[in-house]
Amino acid sequence: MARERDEHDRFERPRRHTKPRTKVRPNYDAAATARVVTIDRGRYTVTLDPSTGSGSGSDPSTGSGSESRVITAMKSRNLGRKGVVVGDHVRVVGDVSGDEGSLARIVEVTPRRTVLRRTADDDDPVERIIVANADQLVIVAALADPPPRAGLIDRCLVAAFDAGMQPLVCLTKSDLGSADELVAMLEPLGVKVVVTRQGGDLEVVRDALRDRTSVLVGHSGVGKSTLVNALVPDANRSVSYVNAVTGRGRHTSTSAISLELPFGGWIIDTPGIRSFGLAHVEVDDLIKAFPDLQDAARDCPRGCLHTAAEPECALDAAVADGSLARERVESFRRILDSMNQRDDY
Ligand SMILES: Nc1nc2c(ncn2[C@@H]2O[C@H](COP(=O)(O)OP(=O)(O)OP(=O)(O)O)[C@@H](O)[C@H]2O)c(=O)[nH]1
Ligand SMILES: [Zn+2]
Repeated sequence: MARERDEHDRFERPRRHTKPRTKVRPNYDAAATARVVTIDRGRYTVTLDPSTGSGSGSDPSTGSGSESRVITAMKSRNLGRKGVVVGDHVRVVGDVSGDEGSLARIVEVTPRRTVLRRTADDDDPVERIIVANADQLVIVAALADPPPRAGLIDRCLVAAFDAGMQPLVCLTKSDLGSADELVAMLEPLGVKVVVTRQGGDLEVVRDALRDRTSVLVGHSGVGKSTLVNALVPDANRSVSYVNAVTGRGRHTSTSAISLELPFGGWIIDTPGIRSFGLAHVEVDDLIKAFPDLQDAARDCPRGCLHTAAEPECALDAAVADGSLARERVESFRRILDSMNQRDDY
C-alpha cells in the first residue's frame, strides 16, 4: 500500500542486461550504493555501504556496526524533481572519497520499501515523505511529565500501520508513573510495548531495535534524547552527526538524522516533526495490519467503514459468535476514530 504511492515507483530502474545501454539512460549498476543519513540545505550526508566501500560484504540493510565511510553528496540533475529523503538507498558517482570538501552526486534512488509522511502545514502545504525504508516506528511517550496522551499514540499507530511499519511503543520515565493503563490499552492491538527509565536496563529496548531501521517519534521532553544517548553513547560524536555539524557549520535543519546503533541497526530521530499525514489513509489500508479483522470484514456490506455506527458490520457478528475478541474490535475502532481527529501526530 505504501509502496503503491511511492513517487519513485513510476520510474523504472534500468534492468540489468535486459535493455541495451543507451546514452539517454545511463546505467549506474557499477556506481557505489549508500544510504542517506541526514539532509541539510541541499547537501546529503550519506554513508557508503560497507560492501561497496571497503568490501566487507555484509548486508547493508542491517548495518554491521563497522565504520562506514561518510560522504557529502548533492542531487544529480537527472533526478529532476524527485525527492531524496533520509533512509533512501541511493547510488552515488563522482568523488566518493569522503575527503574534506569532496562532493559526490546522487544519480539514482532505489525503490522505497516503506515511506513515512508528515502532514501539510502552514509553512508547507504539501504532504511530504520524511523517512524512507524504515521498518519500525518507535512511539516514545512519557508516563508522566509530560503526561501521556492516548489519542496521540493512536494516531502514531495509524501512521505506522499505514506506512507498513511495525509499531513499538516506548514508555519512558517509569520512575514517575505506572504503565499498566497504557499497556492494557495497547495489548488488544498486539502492539509491542517497552518501558524504560533514565539509568535503567536497556536490554529489552536493544533487543527490539537490533538489526532494524527504527524511526523515533515523540514530543519534546518525553526523554527521547536521553534514550538516544543511552543507546548510542557517542551519538553527538557519531560520524553522521559530526559530518552534518562540522561539514557546513551548525546542523540547522530539522531534517531527520539516522544513527547507526553499536549493537546493529539504525535509529532515525525526527526533530521538528509534529504531525503525520493521515489524510490519505483508507480504512481498507489500515485493516490490512490486522489480518483476523480483515478476514472477518470480508462479510461486511460493500463500503462498510467498520465503525460502531455501521449497522451491519461483520466485525460485530464476529464478536457475537466469539470468533473475535470484543476488546480487539473496540481497540481497532478506537484507532480508526483517532484518524479522523485533527491533532498533532
Ligand atoms: N524522572 C525522569 N526524568 C527523565 C527520564 N528520562 C529523561 N528525563 C528528564 O526529562 C527531561 C527531558 O528529557 P530529554 O531526553 O531531553 O527529552 P527529549 O524528548 O529529548 O526532549 P527535547 O530535547 O526537548 O526533544 C530531562 O530533564 C531529562 O533529564 C526518566 O526516565 N525519569
Ligand atoms: Zn465492517
